[in-house]
Amino acid sequence: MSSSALVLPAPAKLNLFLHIVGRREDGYHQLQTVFQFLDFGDELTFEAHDELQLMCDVPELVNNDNLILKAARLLQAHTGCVKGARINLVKRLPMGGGVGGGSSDAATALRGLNILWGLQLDEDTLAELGLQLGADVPVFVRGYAAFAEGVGERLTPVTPEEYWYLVLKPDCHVNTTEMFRHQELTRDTRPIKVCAALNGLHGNELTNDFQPLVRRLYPEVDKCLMLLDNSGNSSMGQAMMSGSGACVFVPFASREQAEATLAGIYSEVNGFVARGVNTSPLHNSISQLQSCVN
Ligand SMILES: C[C@@](CO)(OP(=O)(O)O)[C@H](O)COP(=O)(O)OP(=O)(O)OC[C@H]1O[C@@H](n2ccc(N)nc2=O)[C@H](O)[C@@H]1O
Ligand SMILES: Nc1ncnc2c1ncn2[C@@H]1O[C@H](COP(=O)(O)OP(=O)(O)O)[C@@H](O)[C@H]1O
Repeated sequence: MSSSALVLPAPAKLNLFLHIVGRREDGYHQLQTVFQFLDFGDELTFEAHDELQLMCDVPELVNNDNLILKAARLLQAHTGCVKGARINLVKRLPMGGGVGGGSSDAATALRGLNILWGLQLDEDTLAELGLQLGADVPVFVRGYAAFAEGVGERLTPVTPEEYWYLVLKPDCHVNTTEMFRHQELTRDTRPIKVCAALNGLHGNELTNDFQPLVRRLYPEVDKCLMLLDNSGNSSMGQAMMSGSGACVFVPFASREQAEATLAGIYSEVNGFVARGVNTSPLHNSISQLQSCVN
């Protein structure tokens, strides 16, 4: 890696609740959710290069459908830029885990290449390009915890408690498209206001509308939710699934409490502990870079 390489994080997200409140004519679903970031995720390194090249420690992710390459090609098409880049992805986030790994990688690619290629695109433009790549990309581009509506792109900044989370990774991948298409998915939850969303966080009234379906179809998810419910832990709220699954999470007041709970069930399931943060680690890294330049 050369000294001029740009290294940026691609953090995970959690959906602190997720309601499906309708379906658009094009089949996309209208959601209400609160996104919060984790201080844990993938890492991307960008270096100037003649061609566009992706490297990754997970070989099957090096293909033309990777959202990082799609983001790079979208930027080239939008700006006419003909520069290339060598991009290295360190993959830490579970795939098909509902913690937004692919979307976060795409957002970090948009932000990183905007800097590497000197494009000077503003945040609104990057978020609009991001939405073309996936409904979850805009929140990662904008980088603040948010109450999200529409397909996930209408964002109101919020500041939920920054708890420590124990995140369990059930031994299965859940396909988001299949879950959204499933005929037993409920799509008629009554819309709520942002203040009701914030007041209800970590209580019992706000849930994840994918959860009953996914836990029935995937016994691994059911097992993880039961493990957390029965662990006698000192959590600050109920165990819940993130996004369309499969990861499940539970909030704690301290890292020690989260780690102690993980230690008690570690022989049965994989997981990690990370802090919930209302400003994306990607944004902190970019702000630091900018303060070094100025
Ligand atoms: C469910 C959520 C909640 O945050 O997260 P994940 O479980 O993926 O992490 C997101 O809405 C997922 O967003 P994202 O993963 O970007 O989805 P996309 O690539 O845009 O869409 C994948 C497919 O899901 C369906 N889809 C997606 C978003 C949405 N609001 N309605 C939909 O019906 C569409 O069929 C689409 O073809
Ligand atoms: N950079 C990427 N990282 C992970 N998955 C990616 C990436 N680009 C495309 N994908 C595809 O997206 C699928 C799900 O993406 P991911 O974001 O990990 O899950 P989720 O949307 O459930 O959080 C993967 O199974 C993979 O086929």
